[in-house]
Amino acid sequence: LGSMSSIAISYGEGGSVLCGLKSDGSHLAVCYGSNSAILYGTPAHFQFIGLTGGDGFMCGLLMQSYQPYCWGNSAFIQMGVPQPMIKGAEYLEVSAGDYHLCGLRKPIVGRRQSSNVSSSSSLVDCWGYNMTRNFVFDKQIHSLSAGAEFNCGLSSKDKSVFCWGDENSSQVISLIPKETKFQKIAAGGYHVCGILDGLNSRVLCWGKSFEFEEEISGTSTGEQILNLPPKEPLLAVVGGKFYACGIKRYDHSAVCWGFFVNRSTPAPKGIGFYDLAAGNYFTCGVLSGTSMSPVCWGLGFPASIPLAVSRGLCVNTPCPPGTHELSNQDNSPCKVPGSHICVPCSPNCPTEMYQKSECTERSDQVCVYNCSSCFSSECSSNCSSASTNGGKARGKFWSLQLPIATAEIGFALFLVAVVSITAALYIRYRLRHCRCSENDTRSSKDSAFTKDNGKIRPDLDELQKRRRARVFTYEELEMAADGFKEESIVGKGSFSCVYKGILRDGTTVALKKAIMSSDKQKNSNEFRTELDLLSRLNHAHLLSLLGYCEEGGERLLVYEFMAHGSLHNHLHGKNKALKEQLDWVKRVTIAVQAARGIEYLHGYACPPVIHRDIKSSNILIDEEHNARVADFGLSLLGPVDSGSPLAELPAGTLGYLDPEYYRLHYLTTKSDVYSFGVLLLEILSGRKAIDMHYEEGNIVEWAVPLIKAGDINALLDPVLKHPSEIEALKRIVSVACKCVRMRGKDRPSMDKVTTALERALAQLMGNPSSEQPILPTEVVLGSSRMHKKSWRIGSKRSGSENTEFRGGSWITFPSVTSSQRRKSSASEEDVVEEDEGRKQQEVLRSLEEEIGPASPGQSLFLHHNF
Ligand SMILES: Nc1ncnc2c1ncn2[C@@H]1O[C@H](COP(=O)(O)OP(=O)(O)OP(=O)(O)O)[C@@H](O)[C@H]1O
Repeated sequence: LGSMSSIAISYGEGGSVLCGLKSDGSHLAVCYGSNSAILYGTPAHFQFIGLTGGDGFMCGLLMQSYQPYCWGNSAFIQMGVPQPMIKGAEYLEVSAGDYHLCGLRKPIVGRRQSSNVSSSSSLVDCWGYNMTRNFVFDKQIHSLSAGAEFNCGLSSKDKSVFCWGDENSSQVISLIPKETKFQKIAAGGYHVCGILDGLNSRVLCWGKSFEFEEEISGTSTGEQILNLPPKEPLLAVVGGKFYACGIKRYDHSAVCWGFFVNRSTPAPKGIGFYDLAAGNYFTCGVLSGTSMSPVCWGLGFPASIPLAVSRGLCVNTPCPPGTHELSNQDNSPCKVPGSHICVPCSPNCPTEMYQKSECTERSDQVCVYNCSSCFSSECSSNCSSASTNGGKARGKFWSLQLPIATAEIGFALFLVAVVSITAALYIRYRLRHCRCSENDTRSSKDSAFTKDNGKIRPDLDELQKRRRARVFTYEELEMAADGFKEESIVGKGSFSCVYKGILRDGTTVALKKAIMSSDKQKNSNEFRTELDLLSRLNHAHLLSLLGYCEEGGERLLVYEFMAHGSLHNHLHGKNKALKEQLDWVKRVTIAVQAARGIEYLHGYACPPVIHRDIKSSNILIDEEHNARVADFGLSLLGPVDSGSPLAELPAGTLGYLDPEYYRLHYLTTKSDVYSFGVLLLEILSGRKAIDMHYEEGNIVEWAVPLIKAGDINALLDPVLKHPSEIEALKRIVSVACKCVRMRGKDRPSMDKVTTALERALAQLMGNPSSEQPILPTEVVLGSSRMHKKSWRIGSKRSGSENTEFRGGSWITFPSVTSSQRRKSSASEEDVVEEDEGRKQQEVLRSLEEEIGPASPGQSLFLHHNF
């Protein structure tokens, strides 16, 4: 977001990353954070003029060619030099939004200038979602700044702002202040802030990000989560998703305003900054001083940032007022002759000092102590060192001060330790004991489909929801699926037909059309459950809902299209080659990814979501062979405490159904664990969950005795050769066996299952220690999937329709990654290491006793897929 700078942030599902130009003047980029695609994709030898980051990707302006170069992952922008690229085009600056990048072209002079582009025009080329175009503006542009899905330019001549792009989500175009001049602008997610031209340098913001003001001030919580813009003069401004931050001219400290999601940390006080960069929910700044270290605040920023970054961009134009060139003694980092870095002038001299010389273009102001009015130790020591007997005095001074300083430092360290330990214990407690707030629980009782009562709960989840689940018209979808012809069908479920479609903007989607069965109520319930749940859930390994349509009795859900269909198709489809292609690493990777999706449902949503229909036909595989858990038609919100089960009539698919749930109607998250265990056995053996070709039709009845007898060879899919690391598969076999234990409380939780599977995968891939995933979780599991274009509040009409289907915010998502959460439960032993024997016997005994067909009298609606 925002403008090009020497530091930039990438954010989004792939993890947050801060990149900066190295402090050694090499103009090479260095990145730190958790998005592996960006970290490993950072070019080692390209020199950049500046950087800019978007959702999942980072771009820099190459020093040699003046062309943009991007790395990381984006479904909308080609990584490397974005394409299409006009031959020989050179850019002055680039700026990235969520899913797009724009570059301001260097003016073309001489013969090459095209007849329809005058010398007072500017060319801006953009790439990405809804933006890939060459724009011509009839004004000279001083600077560019990109918002989530729009861009703004600051005109050189009249210093006015103009914006283009998506107006619906932000309204930044219609709200541009008229006849107002700006020095600088910074676009954020859904707003723009500009520093006014003139002496007072105040900031002025407009757009939709701050629209929640009324609701928040009307709440009785008293939480200060909406700050108004500061009144004091600013030197710089950057925009986050729903907020902005600036550097105060007076003391270079950072100040932030706008809308802050719960749990955000505030901007540090009393510290000065050279430069800031904003991601969606956090900001990083480069500390003034010699360390050049970045510091971040907000929510979801990289945990620690050891890199020092360059203090600014190298420019070959004079430094503007209020800034000065970095002097040579500061090791001016620009290697290009004639260029330099401009840094802001220091603020007014501190007390006890007076200004000896002013800040000029070449050097900062100089402040010296006024020795006639000293009262601080620094001043005294400074002044006394200037006097002839300064050495003695200083020695005496330090002999008095040293013990006090040591005691103070010791006390401060003690305090820091106490606070850190308390915070760590508290976080751990919260993670282990997911408790929904009273608000959450209360609203969960409300119908999820009644209109909002006007109160907006200002949390991250609510904000994200507002910009998802687009409403489509039936006509639009009918056109996309070519009239819902037979040829467009990619799959059929019990209550729906799935079609492949192509939307007007070229996005390939899957359209799930409800089959109008006699049980209209049931259809409707499942449709609404799926719609409601999916528009709230957000994870790389859960299938994303893009939108829906409910018109005249027709109900359709629009999903991302999964190019490789379902796991069931791969394992049991007619095409045998598909099964063989699914080697052990691919199978285990799919298992890990599916486990992570389910783990998210159980562990990070509050109250937990129980899927109830985990099976191989609900594990879909995307273009990059990443697995996604799909089909939330049967999902239920579980009890917060997994010890208190829901009494629900069983639903699910035979073969995967938890016997405890099936028999006793005892539903907890452990029911999904059982189904997942069946899925693991299916992946390992290549046989269906129910297969009447076998003596034991049920896979659990067949596999567990084999496992118990230690006959792994008989279990493993004969289509594949045994891997050299057979131990890894043994681990998984053991996990599967535990998952299908008869009693839910004897089964491991999904986070333990995921950890065990990740270790097995690491081992399978030849990582000798196998205590850690072979790659960071995000790499093993990461997909380049984006939460596309955040199907924003499209037209005004669709916006209102959206709200109609939004329930209360009773699912909250703690901002921890799976690996963090699992680390926090370090005391949990690896499920694989547990003593197996006695319990397995118990499992077997109970299996024999318990597994059997449902009694006809039970009012179940079981459906199956074999
Ligand atoms: N997003 C998608 N992209 C590509 N194919 C899909 C997508 N969603 C579903 N399919 C295909 O359509 C099939 C039917 O999906 P659907 O979710 O309607 O039913 P199911 O889960 O297989 O069965 P049931 O509804 O009985 O549980 C899937 O098995 C899969 O092959």
